[in-house]
Amino acid sequence: MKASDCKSISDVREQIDLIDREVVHLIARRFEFVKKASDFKKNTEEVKAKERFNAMLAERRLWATNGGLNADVIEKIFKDLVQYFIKEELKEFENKDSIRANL
Ligand SMILES: C=C(O[C@@H]1C=C(C(=O)O)C=C[C@H]1O)C(=O)O
Repeated sequence: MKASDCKSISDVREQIDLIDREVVHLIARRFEFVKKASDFKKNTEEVKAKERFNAMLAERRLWATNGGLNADVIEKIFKDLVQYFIKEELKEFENKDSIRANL
């Protein structure tokens, strides 16, 4: 449904809820890839991948601007999200590391 097809506020909210549910589902799917990334890393610096982190934020700023969104706001969302994921990836990496150490 397009925004212009909405006939009431409940139509609007129904679509917003659907979209947000998809967004959360996509974030959960993204999380699976982030955890997998730890398989290809040798140390915690590689897990944090500062260069990739900065390059990603710059790219998402461009995507935001191209989509008519505020680049600072979108960057902040991704910064918070990726910082959360880095913590989770570090946990994943350390778990695998301790399994490797006990082999
Ligand atoms: C997934 C990676 O590891 C970390 C998490 C990232 C993310 O959530 O997109 C990006 C870079 C790293 O900070 C990666 O190196 O690609």
